[in-house]
Amino acid sequence: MRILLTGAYVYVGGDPSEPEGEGRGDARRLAPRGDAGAPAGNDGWIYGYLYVRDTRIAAVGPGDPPPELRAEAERVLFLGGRLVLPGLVNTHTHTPMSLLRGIGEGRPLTAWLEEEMWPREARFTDASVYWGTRLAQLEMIQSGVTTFNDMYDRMHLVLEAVGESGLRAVLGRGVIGLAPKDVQDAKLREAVEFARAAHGAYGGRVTAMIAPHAPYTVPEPLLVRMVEAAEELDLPVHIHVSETKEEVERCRERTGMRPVEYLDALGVFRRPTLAVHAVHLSEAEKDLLAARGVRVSHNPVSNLKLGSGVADVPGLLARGVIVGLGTDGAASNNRQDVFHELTTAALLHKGIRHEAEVLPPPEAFALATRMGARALFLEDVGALRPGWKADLIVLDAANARYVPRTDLLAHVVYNALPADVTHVMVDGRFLMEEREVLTLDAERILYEAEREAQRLR
Ligand SMILES: CSC[C@H]1O[C@@H](n2cnc3c(O)ncnc32)[C@H](O)[C@@H]1O
Ligand SMILES: [Zn+2]
Repeated sequence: MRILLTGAYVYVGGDPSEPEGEGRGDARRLAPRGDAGAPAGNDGWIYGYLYVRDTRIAAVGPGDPPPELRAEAERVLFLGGRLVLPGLVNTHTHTPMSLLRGIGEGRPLTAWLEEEMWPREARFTDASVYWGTRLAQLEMIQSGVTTFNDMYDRMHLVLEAVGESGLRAVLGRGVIGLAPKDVQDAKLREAVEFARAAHGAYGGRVTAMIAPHAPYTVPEPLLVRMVEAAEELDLPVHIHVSETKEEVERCRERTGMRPVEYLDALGVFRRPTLAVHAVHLSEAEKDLLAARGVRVSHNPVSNLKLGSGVADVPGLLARGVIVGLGTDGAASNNRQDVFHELTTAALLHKGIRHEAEVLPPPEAFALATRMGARALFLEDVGALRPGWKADLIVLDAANARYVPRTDLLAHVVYNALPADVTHVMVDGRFLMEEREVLTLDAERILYEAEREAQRLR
């Protein structure tokens, strides 16, 4: 499909930490200061058009589109001053857990997992995963997420739902190895078979990772075998690490090392790795993550809600670590809303550091978009650049929270709400238009998810 979006403020900034010419954004070239119709003080924005040919962005520019693009376009959408932004990237979640939203409130991680989540997840059926993942994917589309990274079991059902929703996804069969050897073997086999089936599915919209749950739930021999499997399949590893103080203490008692040191000693970081949480790190561990090129999913709301702590994101970024934003599952968040993570992260680190300059809007927004995509090892996703994947969202800024137009990106970072999102596009295809989700049956999902959640209670 050839779609021309016109009359919009288009954010062409990218990841300020990325080298020039990559995902950094070509705002300077497209919009020399004060030259492109965007209000003063709005670097990174142009007032103009964006043209999509098939699955990719073909052109972005200020002012009116060239007549040849108008002639070629099958659809022209005049956006009347709405904002066009790269779609948001959710770097870590467990989509089926949306059925457990509101369960186990007020418990810390270990009790929450062992007494609230795991006993209920043991009663999950195919129907639970089927409706739970659809509920989460619906919420993500409605809040402007275009890519998510999921770790769970029965992942073939999540993959099927991704086929239907049209979202971009990175998927891994989560493996908890606190089980007899034959069960561990079966889970490993399943993780490998799933990764083979999922990687590259739906025209490359899905990629796979190998996902051992955590250093404290996967015995050492199984963890080593999972890393070997990742090597054989040439896939990255996705693992929870150093979420709580208790996890660090137990790891030290068991292995003599802190979790990041332990994973490094096992050779996990020889594979490209996404470390989820990374809340309790020593300075040496932060250096180690940077040296090994390990990427981090920062999940501020889940970490706050479970009372786990706050990751030192500014410290990681200063070392050059690539960081994305994740919601974690809806039972610990309780939303699947990356705008909420973005606002929380942008405020939280200023408060923790007592420094107002920390995580300014361009950097914070990059965590939710381009840097998040890099955290998931996605190359041409997360910024609005010609030749890159056409994954974008449109925000209606005709409301009080965006006035006056002094600093549009600051308004997005601190003020945007899911309800502002009017359109969501992935791979050049609209998943939502004027807030109507086109790929999923929203009404049916709400009904069936409620029914399935009641059955589990
Ligand atoms: C089988 S993989 C999914 C597994 O992860 C559990 N989980 C959800 N949130 C967290 C978290 O914050 N830390 C550790 N584990 C988590 C979930 O309950 C599933 O069993
Ligand atoms: Zn998690």
